Amino acid sequence: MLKVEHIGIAVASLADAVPLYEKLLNAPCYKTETVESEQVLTAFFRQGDTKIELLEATGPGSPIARFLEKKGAGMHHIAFEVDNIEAEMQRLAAAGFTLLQDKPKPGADNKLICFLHPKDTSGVLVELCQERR
Ligand SMILES: CC[C@@H](C(=O)O)C(=O)SCCNC(=O)CCNC(=O)[C@H](O)C(C)(C)COP(=O)(O)OP(=O)(O)OC[C@H]1O[C@@H](n2cnc3c(N)ncnc32)[C@H](O)[C@@H]1OP(=O)(O)O
Ligand SMILES: [Co+2]
Repeated sequence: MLKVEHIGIAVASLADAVPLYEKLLNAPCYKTETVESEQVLTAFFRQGDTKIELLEATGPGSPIARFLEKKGAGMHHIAFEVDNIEAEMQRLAAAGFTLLQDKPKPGADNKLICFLHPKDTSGVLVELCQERR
């Protein structure tokens, strides 16, 4: 793992959360992007060497909609940048972690991503991400 690439935060409304985080961080949102496969609309902020990713659900089948229903708004996942996502997936599977995908899939901000089940990671949803080359 190279670094914490981003922290994902589930929000009910980006229209409310973006101005709030702009005020909190004293920095502008530099990008919004919809990721259809996850049914999410994201908004990104740079924070030093890492990023904050706000996530709003765009449909009832979104993992964010389910999370908001069960737990309410708040920290949703931590994403680690890796150099070789397939090698890291193999290493983690061999170490006994449950991968939520067989293959990396496209994420936001030009990344390939894969999630680990929170039951194996002390209740924290972990995302691996690698820059798409
Ligand atoms: C924008 C794209 C991308 C990026 O590029 O950065 C993203 O970040 S997308 C983010 C949204 N996508 C995902 O979260 C995909 C991965 N998540 C999943 O596959 C599912 O959400 C899940 C983690 C497998 C849970 O789904 P499911 O089993 O259907 O939901 P339950 O509500 O029944 O939860 C089971 C169990 O897991 C706990 N849980 C769920 N979400 C989280 C979470 N974010 N953090 C910690 N724990 C979580 C949930 O509380 C249940 O626990 P128990 O109640 O103890 O059984
Ligand atoms: Co993420």
